[in-house]
Amino acid sequence: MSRNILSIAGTDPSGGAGIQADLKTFSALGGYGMTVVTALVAQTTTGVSEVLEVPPEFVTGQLTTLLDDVRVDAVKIGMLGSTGVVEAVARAIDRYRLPNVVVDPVMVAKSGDRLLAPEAIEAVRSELLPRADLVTPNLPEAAELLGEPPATDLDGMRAHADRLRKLGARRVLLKGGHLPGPDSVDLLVSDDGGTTTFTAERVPTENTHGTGCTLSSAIATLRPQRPGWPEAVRDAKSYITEALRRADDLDVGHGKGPVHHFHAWW
Ligand SMILES: Nc1ncnc2c1ncn2[C@@H]1O[C@H](COP(=O)(O)OP(=O)(O)OP(=O)(O)O)[C@@H](O)[C@H]1O
Ligand SMILES: Cc1ncc(COP(=O)(O)O)c(N)n1
Repeated sequence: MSRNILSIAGTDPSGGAGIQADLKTFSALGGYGMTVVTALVAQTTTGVSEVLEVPPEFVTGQLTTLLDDVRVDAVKIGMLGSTGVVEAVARAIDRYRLPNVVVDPVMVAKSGDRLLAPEAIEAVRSELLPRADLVTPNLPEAAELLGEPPATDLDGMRAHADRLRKLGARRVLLKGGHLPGPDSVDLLVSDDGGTTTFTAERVPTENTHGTGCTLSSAIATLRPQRPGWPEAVRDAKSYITEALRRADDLDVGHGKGPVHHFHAWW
């Protein structure tokens, strides 16, 4: 049986992040990919120049049109942009009882440009986290959601992940890509409070555009194909690490380029 995976996110014309990265990841890992667009973003490897938000009513229109027809096996939620869109997505999760909801709480692009209005952080905290089967913040995003300074080591990451679970997220994968060191370590706190770390050697590349989008999409795609969340995270981590290792094979733009989503194919 095919697995239908839905991305609810913004766009990236350069193809390395957002909806485009999500579709590539779904496809590379054996999912049938579908999309609901929340924002049109004029961006490339060097940064964001303009954002055109999709009105919340039209996000709802896309969701109901799709979900009245198609069974969804997992959902990846990325850039939402505004409070209204966060609320529209939360309503759809409830109405359609969407399974395997992975929330990547995208706030700021690697280039430093904001992708979520500051006043929408409260809606992500109160409307989205309690509906997430897994939330995948990086260190600054976890800090924003908690109103605390970013974690600086593994103990701090564990404390932040625990607190995010207390805000209602069923599971938390706190990504350590922003910490220095020879390894890039992510920490999963499961629904029973147990923790697992996932460690990969840090890849010496500048081409890291869309790593967060790719990891969360890989987890969503693999979850229905694996016995549990830790197995899905483990294999998604291997996928993003190999995509980073092969990123320099691509030749896309003048800034932080994309990772190689199809490293297993070409
Ligand atoms: N240079 C690297 N080498 C190996 N793994 C990395 C590297 N950079 C990031 N990762 C891994 O990539 C995944 C995404 O982590 P990161 O912390 O970069 O997320 P992010 O900041 O949300 O990404 P994005 O900037 O796309 O939003 C994590 O599994 C992280 O450990
Ligand atoms: C539409 C969209 N969603 C998410 C990101 C974050 O990815 P990155 O921080 O790697 O640029 C992005 N740049 N664009």
